[in-house]
Amino acid sequence: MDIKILCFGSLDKDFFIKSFNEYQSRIKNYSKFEVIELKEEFNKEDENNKIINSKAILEKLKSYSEYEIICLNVNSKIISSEELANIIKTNKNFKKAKLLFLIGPSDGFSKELLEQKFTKISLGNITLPYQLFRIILAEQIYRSFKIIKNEKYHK
Ligand SMILES: C[S@@+](CC[C@H](N)C(=O)[O-])C[C@H]1O[C@@H](n2cnc3c(N)ncnc32)[C@H](O)[C@@H]1O
Repeated sequence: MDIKILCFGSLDKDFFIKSFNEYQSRIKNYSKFEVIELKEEFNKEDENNKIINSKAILEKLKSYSEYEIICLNVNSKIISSEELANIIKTNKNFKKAKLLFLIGPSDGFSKELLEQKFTKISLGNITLPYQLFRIILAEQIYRSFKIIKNEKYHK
């Protein structure tokens, strides 16, 4: 498989970097894995930020048209770890599968982006800061592979 995370900014704390690297190296036992970082634009108004940053996402996604896009959005359907594993497992060709997970900027996504035909999921009814969320998503992707392979890890 080929899994990418498209997100904003870079991890700037040593403990975030170490945690992410740990899950990244574990995921690489199961799949190609890459993080693509966009530069977040900040303006005065949240609504403008959503529009500008979401446009940057949509522009970037033009280079990844063969990927199934999974948009992580707090207010979308909350899914379990097993359901995430199922999304990964049933992704079109599985071994040749290409999946791109999208983490939004600080102000979230624009209406235009949320209207795209992406799979939209939430990992819970709490809003996590995007650096921390990147680590949690990586852990859940790793957990998904353990569930798919029926390997000991998840409880
Ligand atoms: C700081 S949050 C954005 C908060 C913004 N107010 C919103 O409502 O989307 C940054 C990004 O982290 C991701 N995120 C944070 N918590 C999440 C959760 N519980 N489920 C899914 N995605 C989450 C989303 O991709 C979100 O766009």
